[in-house]
Amino acid sequence: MRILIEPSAEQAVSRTVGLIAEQMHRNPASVLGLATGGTMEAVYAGLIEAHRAGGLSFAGARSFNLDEYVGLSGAHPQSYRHYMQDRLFRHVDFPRGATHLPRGDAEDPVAAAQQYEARIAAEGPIDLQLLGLGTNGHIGFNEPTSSLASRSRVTCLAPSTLEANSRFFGPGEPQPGTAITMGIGTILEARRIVLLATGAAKAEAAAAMIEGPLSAFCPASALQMHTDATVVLDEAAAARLTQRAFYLWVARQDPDGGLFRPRPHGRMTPVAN
Ligand SMILES: O=P(O)(O)OC[C@H]1O[C@](O)(CO)[C@@H](O)[C@@H]1O
Repeated sequence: MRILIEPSAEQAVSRTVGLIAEQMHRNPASVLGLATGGTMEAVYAGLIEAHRAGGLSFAGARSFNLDEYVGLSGAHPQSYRHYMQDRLFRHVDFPRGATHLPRGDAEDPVAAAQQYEARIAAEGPIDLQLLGLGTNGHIGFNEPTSSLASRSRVTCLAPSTLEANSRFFGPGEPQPGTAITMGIGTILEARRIVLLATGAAKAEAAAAMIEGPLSAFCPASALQMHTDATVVLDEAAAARLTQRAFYLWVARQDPDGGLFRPRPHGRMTPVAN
């Protein structure tokens, strides 16, 4: 796990945009795994800016989003399809039909989740999976106690997630309590993972993900098992890391490249892969 701590949220976002742009330059036919949520809005604004400046194209790319609310069609303003159209897809040049999200309005959501998993298996692997972090440690809508080997499926949202996301719904507007999400096992099959978390509200979850035990109580801790996972944090989100100074030192030695995995007692060992 490579830990990159940036001084501000803006710099953490820029670093994340840079990692995605670098992936697209390296492989213009990349399969991208995309995320939603408040944190990602600035990332997508950065990608749009880079696209408009002429340095970034998605014309050869495909994408799979992490999740979608059950019961919402893509036209619903709170659906993640609508979010993605609005914040990214309609501003850049993905080919028609190349962007995928689970079908939230499917008659049979269980079957829709299985079909989504099969489609990822057929068109994948995902080259770069972008992730946000829930305040309770969730990734996608894999809430605490999700199996670390889980596949795409229907899940129930945790009360803390419903509370955190209620800000996106108007007064009296019904908020779905279930979603289709890629599983943790599905996410771990991506070739490369980039997780972005900013702000003090994410500090506890970030520390549990990076330094805590591998545990279904913190779904993001599963990233400890991935051989190419980069975690980008701002100072506020990094505030609870006991080895914060050491991660900064390691990043200074190797600002662009190698993979390092935190070990107990503050040692870092290059990962051979
Ligand atoms: O960026 P936010 O809004 O804090 O959300 C963090 C995570 O929570 C979700 O919004 C789901 O609740 C994810 O889509 C996102 O990755």
